[in-house]
Amino acid sequence: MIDKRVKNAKEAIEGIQDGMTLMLGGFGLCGIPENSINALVESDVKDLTCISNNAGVDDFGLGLLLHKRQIKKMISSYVGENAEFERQMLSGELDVELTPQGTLAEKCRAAQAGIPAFYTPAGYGTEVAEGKEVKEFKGKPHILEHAYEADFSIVKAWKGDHAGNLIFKGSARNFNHPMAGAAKITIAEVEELVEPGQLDPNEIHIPGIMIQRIFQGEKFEKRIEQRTVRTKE
Ligand SMILES: CC(=O)CC(=O)O
Repeated sequence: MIDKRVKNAKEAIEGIQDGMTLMLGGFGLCGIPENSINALVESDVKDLTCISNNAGVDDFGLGLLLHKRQIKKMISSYVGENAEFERQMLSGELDVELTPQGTLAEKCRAAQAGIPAFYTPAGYGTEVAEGKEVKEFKGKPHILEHAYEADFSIVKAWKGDHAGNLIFKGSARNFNHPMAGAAKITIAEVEELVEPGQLDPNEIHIPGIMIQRIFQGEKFEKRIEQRTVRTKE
């Protein structure tokens, strides 16, 4: 068995360099790889292209990287809730590629499965389809979408073992599942890291072969506070 443990988030993000493309799991503020994002903020790496369903809020998740201008381009499906994101996009400081949510998920899943491209009806007749090949299936036009090519994928899981096997909890599975194994290197941060053999094989969602680095993250009270504020709004 290969032991994929690294000491902490700082060690997990080693090798992430200026200009790289990252996938980051999560949906809303749920299932965000917060420890790794904090390590990226501290590392000062810049000009990143981030593939993530959304861009966090002003002071949590990817919002922290945006705040320090470390992101050059965001590829997302939903970009509300973040005033700094809006400011950077409207001023032209941030390049944004808006993608239908199902297409975003499938472009990750295709990368994970080694499928280079696929056809989808989503986005046909809109800006999303500009410059893309169109083909009819059952009389309906579809556009050709390509799998993402990312340098690192960073996911968050509930439990994991030293070999990288992962279990997600509830809706925090979200984009973490199709992003695991969809880049050259996948980092998994988990709430609880256990010995190999401790996870029930019937419950594993992502097999260790998809994961190169794993560590147990620290818990942040901030996340709980922010989630509560957002729910009340
Ligand atoms: C609606 C979404 O896609 C994500 C979010 O709630 O931030």
